[in-house]
Amino acid sequence: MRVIRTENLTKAFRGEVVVNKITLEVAQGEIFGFLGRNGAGKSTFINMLTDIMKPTSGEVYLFEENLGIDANKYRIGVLPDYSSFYDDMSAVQHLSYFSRLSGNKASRLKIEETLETVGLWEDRKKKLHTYSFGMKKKLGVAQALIHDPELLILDEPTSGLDAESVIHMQKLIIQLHEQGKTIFMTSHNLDEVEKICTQIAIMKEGEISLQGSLYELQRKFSATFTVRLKTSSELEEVDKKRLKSSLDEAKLSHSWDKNYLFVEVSSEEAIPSLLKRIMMLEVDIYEAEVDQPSLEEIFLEEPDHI
Ligand SMILES: Nc1ncnc2c1ncn2[C@@H]1O[C@H](COP(=O)(O)OP(=O)(O)OP(=O)(O)O)[C@@H](O)[C@H]1O
Repeated sequence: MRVIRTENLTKAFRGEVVVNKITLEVAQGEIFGFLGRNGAGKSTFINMLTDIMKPTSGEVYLFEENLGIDANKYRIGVLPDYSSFYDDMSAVQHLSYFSRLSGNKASRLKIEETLETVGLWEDRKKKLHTYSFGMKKKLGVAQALIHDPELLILDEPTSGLDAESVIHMQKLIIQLHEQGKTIFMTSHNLDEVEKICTQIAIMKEGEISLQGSLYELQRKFSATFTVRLKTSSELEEVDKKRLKSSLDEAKLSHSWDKNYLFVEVSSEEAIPSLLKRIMMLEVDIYEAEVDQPSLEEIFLEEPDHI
């Protein structure tokens, strides 16, 4: 099932288009990472998914129907880019108030469990005016989770958190995914998206410039695989020559850096035969690794040429 689908979703502010005809699908069970530079239009896109903003044109389908978020409010949990809280309430009081207001009052046990899940157990009774930005972010995630929704829409769930809390939040997202939830999240953290997201979309100037799994993005970005092989630091010249003539015979371009041999192959399927070819020469190989472009390299390159 497609839990989110947009069709030509567009938003313009005073005639300036910031989200331009985005057609996108998020399948159930994905951790979908939405990447983009500041001002690319990510929050505006999320705000249209969650009915905070009305699209200029286009459609949003949630769970295959275009009935809006209210019709699905217990199936979806949202962490917006900006949450506001009552300063005089504690986290427990806030979640109790919020859940009552949304018509599905959570039990005290559920509230405390949720606060423990996001790492706010010890601070659960403190007034929110004493909370840091990062603690408020965790409370926003707790609010998104309180009804145990199937789909989580999280705008920058880890920005503003300290390093330990970032790791905790990433583990939590993976854990929620393992429990069967679908997650749609924006992030500035490329390592995070590379590590945890099963699908990635890169937004650029209001449009999706690239989309797929990390593997698919890597393949679109780089047409070849580079296999890096570590040989003995005392490899004889004669062995280097034998390697060269064997690789030349197979028309495989290669280069050396000290005792590392780099060989370019056109597909993953070509890697086993390359390794067999080298083994036949009886040259000792200490390490073999396939160099993949990182998401950072893919993101920083202008994706227009892809
Ligand atoms: N209410 C608004 N009125 C006018 N312009 C707006 C409004 N909201 C957003 N914009 C503009 O739309 C563009 C996209 O903003 P948006 O917040 O969606 O980007 P973003 O990708 O989420 O950025 P960031 O990563 O910095 O949060 C920006 O140029 C922003 O100034």
